[in-house]
Amino acid sequence: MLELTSVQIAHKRQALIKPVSASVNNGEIVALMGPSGVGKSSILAYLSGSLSSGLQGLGQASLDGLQLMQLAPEQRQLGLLQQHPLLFPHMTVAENLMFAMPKGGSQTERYRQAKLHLAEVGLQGLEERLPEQLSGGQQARLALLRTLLSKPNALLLDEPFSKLDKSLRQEMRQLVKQAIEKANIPAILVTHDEDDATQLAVQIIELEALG
Ligand SMILES: Nc1ncnc2c1ncn2[C@@H]1O[C@H](COP(=O)(O)OP(=O)(O)OP(=O)(O)O)[C@@H](O)[C@H]1O
Repeated sequence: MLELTSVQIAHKRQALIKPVSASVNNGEIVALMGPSGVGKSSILAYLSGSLSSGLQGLGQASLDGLQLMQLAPEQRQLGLLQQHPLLFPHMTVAENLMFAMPKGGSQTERYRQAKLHLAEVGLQGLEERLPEQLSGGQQARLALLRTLLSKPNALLLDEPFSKLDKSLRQEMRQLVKQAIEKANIPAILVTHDEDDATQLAVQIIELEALG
């Protein structure tokens, strides 16, 4: 379970948004919505430890009982999925996946595993391509798979579908929802899209600016 307690984003010690509290159960998604610039992405950045240096995060967040803010960012085990898929451009599709897979086993066995995972999301046969040789939807599926293979304890989704066309968007929503249920981890989704929120989230939180 991921719990946020009175989380806020501040600039020069001045809080920018009303405090946000939420409990996100395993296998479920809570959506953060609100006007552009209110601080949605900054909340995810605070949770993952990558907040812009001019801003401060306030409040507590715990994941499975562990206080996130007491952990170094790399120890938080959070998976981040963004609008622009984070893939290594110089690595093939298979290499991108193998990089995220647990270490150990022979290279041949790891490659075989990577192929099986790719087939699970309909990317069979694309093992030797570079990310730039994939369509937007294929890149999105690869990025999701890569994030999940790193075995995160929670997922942070920052407008992950906004670059996709309508039918791909629908397909990715289903894939993400199923993946979160299967991995049984909590997820926070930042979106501008009402349909994303209503189709995926068990709760929608509207962020409100202060002042
Ligand atoms: N280094 C900084 N110093 C001061 N203010 C900043 C800094 N970085 C970001 N901000 C401000 O913090 C606010 C929150 O930005 P954030 O990207 O979290 O908003 P958002 O709700 O995700 O917006 P959008 O929906 O447009 O992506 C914005 O008003 C932005 O201008």
